[in-house]
Amino acid sequence: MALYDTIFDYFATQGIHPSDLLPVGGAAILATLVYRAISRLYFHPLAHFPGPKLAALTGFYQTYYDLVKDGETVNQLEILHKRYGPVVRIGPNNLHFSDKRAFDAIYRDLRFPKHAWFYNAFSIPESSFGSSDISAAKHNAALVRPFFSRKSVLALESVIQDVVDRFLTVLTPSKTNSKTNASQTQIPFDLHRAYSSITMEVITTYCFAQRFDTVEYPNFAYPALVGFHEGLSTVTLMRHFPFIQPILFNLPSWFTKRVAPGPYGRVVFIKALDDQIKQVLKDPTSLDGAEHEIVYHHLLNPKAGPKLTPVALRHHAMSLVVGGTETVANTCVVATYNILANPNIRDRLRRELAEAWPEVDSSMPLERLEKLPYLTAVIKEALRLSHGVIYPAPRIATEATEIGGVIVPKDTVISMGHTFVHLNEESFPDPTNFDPERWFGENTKELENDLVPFSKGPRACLGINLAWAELYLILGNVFRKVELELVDTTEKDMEYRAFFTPRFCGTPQARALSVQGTR
Ligand code: HEM
Repeated sequence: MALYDTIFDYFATQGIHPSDLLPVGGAAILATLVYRAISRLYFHPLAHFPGPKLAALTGFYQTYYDLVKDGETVNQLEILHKRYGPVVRIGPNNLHFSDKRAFDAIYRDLRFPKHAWFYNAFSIPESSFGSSDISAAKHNAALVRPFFSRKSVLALESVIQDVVDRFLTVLTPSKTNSKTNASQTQIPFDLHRAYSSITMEVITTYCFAQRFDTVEYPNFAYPALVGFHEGLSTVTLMRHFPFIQPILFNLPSWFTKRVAPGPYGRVVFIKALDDQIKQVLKDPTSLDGAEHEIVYHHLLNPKAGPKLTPVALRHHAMSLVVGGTETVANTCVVATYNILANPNIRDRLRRELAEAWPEVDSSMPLERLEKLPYLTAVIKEALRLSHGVIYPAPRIATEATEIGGVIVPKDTVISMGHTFVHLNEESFPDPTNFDPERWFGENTKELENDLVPFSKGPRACLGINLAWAELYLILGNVFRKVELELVDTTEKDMEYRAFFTPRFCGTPQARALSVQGTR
């Protein structure tokens, strides 16, 4: 205040009113903008890279496609690569690549951290997913990795199978008692919601031994699930306008409850996770009574290093729920749509399952499902066409380096979306066609190298073993035991927008005509 008064007094003694300074201020701002524009266009280390001038001038180019065009970014990137070639400047300091060889160079390199600006919007910086700092990320990942090893997943296979069984029971008319259950009258249900209710319940029972009864929730619309799904676009908004983050997180819960039931459901869900965290911190021996090993056995293991704070534990918990729900569910939706839309694929899959699993009432272990070649090919194809994470995940080139045949200057933000690998015509002819046969050719090993839904390198998916197990158990059980048909669903509904994970443009729906072999 004192400084302001002094300046104000000085101008007053000179006979200058503050409003007289407005043109000068305006001119200074304009000059700065012009200077910045010229330097970005002509003198920036990326000035010689091709791309739209507007993208070179301002990050709002991406904001426009993310927000105003509602997740059209990846489609726009395709257009840009067709126009400008395999390396495009998509922001003042950002390069995007489309040559599949660039993917390994970007994501396998141990030197390149995640871009904090992008990942901070998820508000879980103390988890392995959210950490940008390389050594923090390494430490955080090491804490949870053993819990998602193949051995751990096999040890907890029954946890996944149990959720799948509960889902099948819900689809079985005679076995349900919920008033609003979709299957009682065989009315159509939302495939994405149904599958995400399974995948969320798998994560919460596997990681925390906590049941939220998402699969039993009417119409599979468990509020937190809806909240997380709606939250995908909020994350994008918070990324471009980070000042919104503290405002949204500090809204009183009565207000959220009233105006936004989805986000409120999320708040209630997080509170349940927090309560468990409080409990295990207050009394670590309570872990001894857990139904099975849970993630806090690993996170609170005294040998793992300094004790984690409640906030860090919450970030870990959230990252697992967020990382493991949409991704597996989307893959199941893509698989289900394409299997049902192609009777040849559906019949061949059902034949393979029936031959390997003649007694439908008996259980089928994961390790036997994994040996079924056609089911495996169907899952690979579904992973390829659901992409995992669809938004190009940005990394920072901390040193000048060669990528895709060009030298990328130090500190450039580099990325390459999975669609550019998965829809590459050289690897996958007729790339948008769902064709499990392509996984039986002689070049399968090469093709597997081009299947990158889990990304690659040091920041690749930590939940890959759990994800594969879920996909085998969910799709194996559903297509052995349930006769499904699509309802009012076309390819148009399966188009998607890029909100980190893909978000379908329509609402793919199905109806269960019959269910057998439920317990
Ligand atoms: C089909 C299923 C899945 C797909 C396609 C998938 C894909 C991915 C991808 C692409 C990344 C890297 C993201 C980035 O670079 O920003 C990732 C990271 C991660 N995923 Fe998954 N995911 C799947 C399932 C799961 C499951 C079930 C879990 C639960 C444990 C999980 C937990 C994580 C975690 C914790 C990370 C962060 C790894 C790190 O940076 O340290 N994911 N996932």
